[in-house]
Amino acid sequence: MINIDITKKLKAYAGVQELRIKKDIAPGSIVRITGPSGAGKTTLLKMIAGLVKPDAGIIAVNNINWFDAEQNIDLQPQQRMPGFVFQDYALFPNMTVQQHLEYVTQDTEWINRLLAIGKLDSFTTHKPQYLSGGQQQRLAILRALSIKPKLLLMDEPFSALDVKMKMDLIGELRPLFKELGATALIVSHNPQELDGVADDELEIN
Ligand SMILES: Nc1ncnc2c1ncn2[C@@H]1O[C@H](COP(=O)(O)OP(=O)(O)OP(=O)(O)O)[C@@H](O)[C@H]1O
Repeated sequence: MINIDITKKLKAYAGVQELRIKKDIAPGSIVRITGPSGAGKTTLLKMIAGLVKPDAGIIAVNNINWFDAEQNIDLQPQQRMPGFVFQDYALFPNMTVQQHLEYVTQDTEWINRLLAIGKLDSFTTHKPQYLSGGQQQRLAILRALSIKPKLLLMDEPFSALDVKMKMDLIGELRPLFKELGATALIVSHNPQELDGVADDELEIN
């Protein structure tokens, strides 16, 4: 179970806006996070990952406090280790597809399986610069999965994919999440994108 009860003052266009989030998330669920641009969706994912600090409140994962303002607990990102798909991919310009995954895991069987799922098996020697936007995005997803995370934080992870590629990939990811016992929080701009896939919803206003 993931318990989130936090507040954070955001630097907003019209001054300061307060982001308040209170949500309990069941283990193994797929949660679609929606809300207008600038509402704080990315900031929420970063607060869960330990990359941005909330002003107040608690983030607990399986009864372990990852963040607790009152008790001054704030686990390092390396101690939390979620799989994170950044909105801008955050790939390494000098690493090939294969190296991106080998940097994280030595499990070649797992790497090969991921490459097949992301349809990148014929691009293993390519650096990001020589990949299409959709291929780069799929690499970002595969890299997040390479650590076999129990928690996946995905920021608009399908935005650069065509409809067929997106549907194929979602169809493959769903059973994979189950197999890993992973909980996935997925920010999505497209309201229909995860219909029939998401088990839960978090709307940020
Ligand atoms: N570390 C931070 N501290 C305070 N404010 C922040 C921080 N990071 C971002 N912000 C502000 O929070 C607001 C929300 O940003 P965020 O990227 O979380 O929105 P979003 O909902 O993901 O938007 P989009 O859908 O456009 O990607 C912005 O106004 C931004 O300037």
